[in-house]
This record gives sequence, structure tokens and C-alpha cells, in this order.
Amino acid sequence: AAAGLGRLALSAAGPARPARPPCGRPACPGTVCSRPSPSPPPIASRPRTSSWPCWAPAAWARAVQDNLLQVADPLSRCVQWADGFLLVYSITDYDSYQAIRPLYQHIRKVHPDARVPVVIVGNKGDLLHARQVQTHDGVQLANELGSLFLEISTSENYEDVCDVFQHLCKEVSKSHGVSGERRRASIIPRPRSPNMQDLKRRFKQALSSKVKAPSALG
Ligand SMILES: Nc1nc2c(ncn2[C@@H]2O[C@H](COP(=O)(O)OP(=O)(O)OP(=O)(O)O)[C@@H](O)[C@H]2O)c(=O)[nH]1
Repeated sequence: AAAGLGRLALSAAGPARPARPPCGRPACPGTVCSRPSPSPPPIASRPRTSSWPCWAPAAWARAVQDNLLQVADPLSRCVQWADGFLLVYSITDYDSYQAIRPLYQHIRKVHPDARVPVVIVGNKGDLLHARQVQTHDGVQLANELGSLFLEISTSENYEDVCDVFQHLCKEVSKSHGVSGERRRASIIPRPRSPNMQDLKRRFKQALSSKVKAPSALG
């Protein structure tokens, strides 16, 4: 799996095309945004082949390291508006793990003053026979970068996916509580916080109805 901004986690948990975030800006996989936008721009088309995060992880890492990302790049645009990030690598792909640090540094460069929450996720935790990244490598990197770390399997346990987003949402709320968000709140009304229990229940319902559907037909 490529270590884009959380593509794996989102593609396992949600629709094939990412949903539009509450702010109306083009959705960026793995980012959480709580800012409403008065005039949403159209969803940008993202070919699965060239410019959008289908680059190999090493290519992302190089682009970030070499300062090749321009403000107009999709990644840079996402990094500017997002309130939180999931950086997802695959435990079966060491390159994807190595791409996490430069991506993290890019985020910190774009937000030098704000502690925008970043959660690091090691995905494909079920593929132990193909493991290239040890759990302690993930823990160590997350400790070093001051991020939360979770190792999950999106294919084995959808609750893992809920947990990841729950952690990130908590971190985002925490960071808003202590940062300049209060100042912004006086200008822009904040959307209501999602009720995570309710979201989890609805997510389970949706999944179980999908599982039941084939037997109902047969
Ligand atoms: N075994 C296993 N397979 C997974 C897991 N998550 C995703 N996959 C599989 O990995 C493949 C790629 O998943 P995508 O969601 O397309 O993610 P991606 O980052 O675009 O893909 P790659 O970079 O090709 O891995 C698909 O076949 C998924 O079913 C996981 O946790 N365990």
C-alpha cells in the first residue's frame, strides 16, 4: 500500500470516490476537516494514474524531500486545509513506511505554528507472513514524531478503522480546544461534533446489511 494520506483506511471504510468533507472542499483521503466553506469549489477530478496519490511511496517521499511540491499540488492543498492527518503505511511495504517521515515533515512545514494532529497507522496487520515493518518500528517512529500509532487490518476488522478515525477526531477536538480555534469559532460557526457511538452503530448496520444481502437473494 502506498503511504499517501491514508488511502487504504478510507478506501476500506468508505465509498470508492471519497466523500466531500464538511467544508465542501475536494475530499482528501486521510484528512479530517471541520471547517465549513461558504462557496464550495467543484470536486477536482483525480486520475488514478498520474498526479494524485497513486505515486509510489518513494516518489512522494522524494517529491517532499526535494521541495518539488508546489502550493497548487493536491497534496499541498490538502495539507493546508486539513485539521488532522492519518498517515498510513503498509506493514508489508518498507518503502511506504519510509515515506511517512517526509510526509510528516511536509505537514509540519506547512503548519509551523499549529500542532495539527497526525496519527500514524500501520495497515495490513493480518499479513504477518509478508511483514517488512516491525511493530516496534512504527511505535518508535510515532514516538519520535509525537504522534499516536495504531497497527490495524482494514480487511480483518472494520472496528480498527473506526478506532483510527475516533482517535484522530479526538485529537482534532483536543487541538481545537487549546489552539486558536476558539478565535475562529467566533467568525465561522463550527459544525456539530459527530457522535462517534452513533456513527459506529450506523457503520456496523451498513456493513451487516451488505453481508446479509447475498443470502437474502439466494
Ligand atoms: N490483507 C489485507 N489486504 C488489504 C488490507 N487493506 C487493504 N488491503 C488490500 O490491498 C489492496 C490495495 O488496497 P487499496 O485500498 O487499493 O489501497 P492502496 O493504497 O491504493 O493500494 P496499494 O498501494 O496497491 O496497496 C486491495 O486489494 C485491498 O483489499 C488489509 O488490512 N489486509
